Amino acid sequence: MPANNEATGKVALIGAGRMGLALAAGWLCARRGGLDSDTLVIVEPNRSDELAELAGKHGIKVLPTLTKSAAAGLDRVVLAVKPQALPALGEELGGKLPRNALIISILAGAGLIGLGRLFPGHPIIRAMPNTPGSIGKGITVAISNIEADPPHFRAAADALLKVLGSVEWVEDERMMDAVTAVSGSGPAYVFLMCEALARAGEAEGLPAELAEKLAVATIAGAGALLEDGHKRKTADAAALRRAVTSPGGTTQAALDVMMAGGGLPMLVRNAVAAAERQSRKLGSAL
Ligand SMILES: NC(=O)C1=CN([C@@H]2O[C@H](COP(=O)(O)OP(=O)(O)OC[C@H]3O[C@@H](n4cnc5c(N)ncnc54)[C@H](OP(=O)(O)O)[C@@H]3O)[C@@H](O)[C@H]2O)C=CC1
Ligand SMILES: O=C(O)[C@@H]1CCC=N1
Repeated sequence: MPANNEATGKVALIGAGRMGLALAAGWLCARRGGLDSDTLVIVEPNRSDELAELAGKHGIKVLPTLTKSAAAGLDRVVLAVKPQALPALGEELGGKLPRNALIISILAGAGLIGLGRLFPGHPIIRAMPNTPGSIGKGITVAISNIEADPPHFRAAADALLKVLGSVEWVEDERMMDAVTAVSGSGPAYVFLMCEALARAGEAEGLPAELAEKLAVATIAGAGALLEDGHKRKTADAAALRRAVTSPGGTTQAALDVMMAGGGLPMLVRNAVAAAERQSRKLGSAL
């Protein structure tokens, strides 16, 4: 059964860029999301081709700004603009939203207190999804403010966020910057690894097309194996790494390079710390 049926009321998506579009596509999928032209309105000043196609296919209204009439009766409002656009958005939406509308923000850095200043008295959920959500393979971490403590608010947010994949709830907001650095930004680290692996294959004499095919298949296959081992509790990442690494073999030669002087683990540690700091910095500017 669709997770977002009519009983749960109207939803507005504010910002239909990369993440907003992924959410809207999930909600409009009859099997996964169950929203339709009566229950979803999209607010986005820039109509990309993808947005025009999605909205056209489902007859969804796309407005450049949220009008009072579109705001009336809204039950959930999902904010998916860049953090830098939030203050102006707060002014734009101020006073238009129904008093008890649930605000769900996916903005990096934007904390519950700052969001509460922009949307006083509203139940608010801060969530951090990631781009694999566009194919239902994402993970989202979420936390609610006191006003959104009653379980029906979490259930209403869950229904929207689950179209992207699994949802984890935390109680300590300080974790959200680390979550952003690990799983929010994390797909980019893996894609960089894929690019680097393909380029390295080329440098070793492989045709570009084959090198890319090998890198993509290796990362996708390793990811699937890792997920399977994790789900069945048969092998974790370290065990799977050891299974590839024959003593005195080729993998050991490569890993020795990757581990030298702190190596890749230290680089990843520093990179994640930088992302975590940047998330806090984005939040403190709001
Ligand atoms: N991309 C990712 O991997 C992830 C992103 N996030 C968070 O999601 C949010 C969106 O990111 P992303 O989708 O990548 O960004 P995008 O820039 O792709 O999308 C944001 C969209 O919002 C539009 N917009 C700006 N102001 C308004 C407004 N007042 N009303 C309606 N729409 C507006 C933008 O238009 P314009 O271009 O004209 O400004 C743009 O199309 C960010 O806050 C980010 O931190 C969270 C998890 C993962
Ligand atoms: O780079 C960013 O700021 C956003 C948040 C997490 C992923 N993309």
